[in-house]
Amino acid sequence: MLEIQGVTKKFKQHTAVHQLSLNVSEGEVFALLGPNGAGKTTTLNMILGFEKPDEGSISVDGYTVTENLKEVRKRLAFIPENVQLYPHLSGKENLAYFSQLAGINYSQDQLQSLLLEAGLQEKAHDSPISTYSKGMRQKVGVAIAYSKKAKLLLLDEPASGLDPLSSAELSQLVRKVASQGATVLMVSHDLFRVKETADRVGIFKNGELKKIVNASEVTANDLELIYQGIVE
Ligand SMILES: Nc1ncnc2c1ncn2[C@@H]1O[C@H](COP(=O)(O)OP(=O)(O)OP(=O)(O)O)[C@@H](O)[C@H]1O
Repeated sequence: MLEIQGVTKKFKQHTAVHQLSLNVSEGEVFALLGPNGAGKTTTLNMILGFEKPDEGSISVDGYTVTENLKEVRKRLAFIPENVQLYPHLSGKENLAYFSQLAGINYSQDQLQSLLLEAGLQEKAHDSPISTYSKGMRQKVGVAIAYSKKAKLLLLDEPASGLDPLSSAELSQLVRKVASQGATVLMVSHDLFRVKETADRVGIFKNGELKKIVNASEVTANDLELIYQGIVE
C-alpha cells in the first residue's frame, strides 16, 4: 500500500534521510521512532509531497507521489500534533467544510455518524472548536479521514500533550481505523504508546532505518532496551 524505495533526502550537505526502503501493508500500523532530527518528519513530508526525494521513489496505492500527487492526496489523510480547524465553527461544520473540499457533500446525519465513528461525543458536535480539547480536535481529524475514506493515515506525534486516557483512546481509534482496512504510519516519541498501537516499529537514527521490530514479539521494556541500544 505504502511503498518507499531507496529514498534519500539531503538539505544542502546534510543527509536527512538515507536510502530508506519500507513497505507498509493495508491494515497495518507502522510507527517510526527515533531521536530529534532522525528524519521522521522529513519522511512524512516526502509522502505528503511537501518535500521531494533526491533519490528513490514513494508510492501510495500504486500512485507515485512525485508523478501523481493529486491521486495520492485523495487517498491520504494527515493528522499533525495540532489538528488545524476553524475555531469558530463547530466540529460538525468543520467536518462538512473539509469533506466538501474533498468533493463530498454529507447530510447532517452522515456528519454526525462520522463524528461518532471517530469517537466524538454527540454533545460536542455543535460546539465551537475553540471549546475542544486537543484530543477532541484529533477526533475531528480522524472523522475527516473517515469522510474522505482515506486509505493511508499519517500521524505526526499524535499523542504528544494528551493526558493518559485521551492518549489510550487515540491508540484504540488508530487500531480501529487500521482494522477497517486503512494503512497507518505514525511518528512518535512515546515508546510505550507505540508498543500498544503499532504492529511494527521502525527505529530511525541519523536518517537511517536501523531496525524494524514486531511489536507483538517484545515487551515495552524490551523495546526500550532495543531503542537505547541503537540510539545511545
Ligand atoms: N527544510 C529543511 N531545511 C534544512 N534542514 C532540514 C529541513 N527539514 C529538516 N531538516 C534537517 O533534517 C534532519 C531531520 O529532520 P526531521 O525534522 O525529519 O527529524 P525528526 O526525526 O522528525 O525530528 P523531531 O523528532 O525533532 O521532529 C534534521 O537535522 C533537520 O535539521
